[in-house]
Amino acid sequence: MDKCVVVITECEQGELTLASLECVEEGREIADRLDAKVQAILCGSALEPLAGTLAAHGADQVTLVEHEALAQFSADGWLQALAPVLLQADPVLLLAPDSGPIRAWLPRLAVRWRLPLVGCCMRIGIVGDGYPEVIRHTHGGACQERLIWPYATLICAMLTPGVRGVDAPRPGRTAKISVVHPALDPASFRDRTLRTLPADPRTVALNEAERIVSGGFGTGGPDGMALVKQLADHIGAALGGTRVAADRGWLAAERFIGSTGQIVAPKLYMAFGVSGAGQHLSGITGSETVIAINNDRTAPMLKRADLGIVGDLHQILPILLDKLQALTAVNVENHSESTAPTDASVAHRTLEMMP
Ligand SMILES: Cc1cc2nc3c(=O)[nH]c(=O)nc-3n(C[C@H](O)[C@H](O)[C@H](O)COP(=O)(O)OP(=O)(O)OC[C@H]3O[C@@H](n4cnc5c(N)ncnc54)[C@H](O)[C@@H]3O)c2cc1C
Repeated sequence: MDKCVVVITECEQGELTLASLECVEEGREIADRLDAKVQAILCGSALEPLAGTLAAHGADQVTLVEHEALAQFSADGWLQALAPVLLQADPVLLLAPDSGPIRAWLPRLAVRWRLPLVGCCMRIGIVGDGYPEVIRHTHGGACQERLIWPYATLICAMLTPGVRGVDAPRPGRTAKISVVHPALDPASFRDRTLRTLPADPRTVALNEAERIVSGGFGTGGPDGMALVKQLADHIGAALGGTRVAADRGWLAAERFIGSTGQIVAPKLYMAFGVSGAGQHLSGITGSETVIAINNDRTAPMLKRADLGIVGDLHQILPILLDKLQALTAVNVENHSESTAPTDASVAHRTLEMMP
């Protein structure tokens, strides 16, 4: 039987998560070095349309584990459904996104099978005769540790989302697709997902935020940071910042971004008074569109930005907030109550209208 790297993937609202695609691509690289195949496993219901995407990102084989009881996440359900599939796959390495749902069931399987399990992984390498080497940050990011288990036949590694990024898919790539219908006993699931609430941008984990507005030392203190937060609230974005801002207490410690903080990959990243030090920039590499506001035209943050504005944020932010408020008011007036859009959608549109 061919050696295989198994990648557990996840979907949300009918779409594969970016973290899953990152894992498939990481698995592809490792498999190439081990002369192995990549088997992507996806659990849920009505999954067939997603198989092509997994192939396009590097899977050789896609196993869809389907059951109507798996339409909503249940740690017990995932464990019951996936354990036999994994046993049969007999992988040399098991990769999965370091996500909440995976953390709810994979550690239980690792304990049951006495497997090494490691979270917060940045990269996986191969050393010696083909041992997987896990690289991850420790001591608040000041150090890196490299972990090898020379006597383990299999290790489970959970990759931090947003670190690797996702390459363009290769549309012509195909994979062998198989569908497994496990015999499950839903009555025995001790946990069930009743409903999924939309993420609140004020509290969402930064690595899952679609929009982030960040403040740095240039905000000048809590008052400046409060203005940045006002903008974040207005456009439905999460508040982030630099380590310097967090160290000074202007921002919660878990909200600073960078190599020693959060690694983020939003669609929109706005930076106010952030110089763009290497340690900060390495936390935003996966961001799609970056807008930077800085009064120093030589700031590295402006070089990284798709749109750079040279100026004083204390002048620019109030004008921006006024304009957004005025546009929101116009939009609200123009729409009847029944068709009134949410604050977030208004903000989204107004943002698109910005030059
Ligand atoms: C081991 C180690 C790990 C680190 N890890 C991280 C990390 O994970 N994340 C991180 O962020 N940092 C990290 N740092 C710190 C990092 O090196 C920088 O010092 C930090 O990112 C700088 O923060 P800043 O941009 O807020 O401040 P500054 O570098 O002081 O920059 C402030 C910027 O604001 C601009 N500015 C000032 N006034 C205004 C104004 N009125 N309007 C517009 N712009 C203005 C200035 O021109 C300047 O560019 C780490 C450092 C070390 C040594």
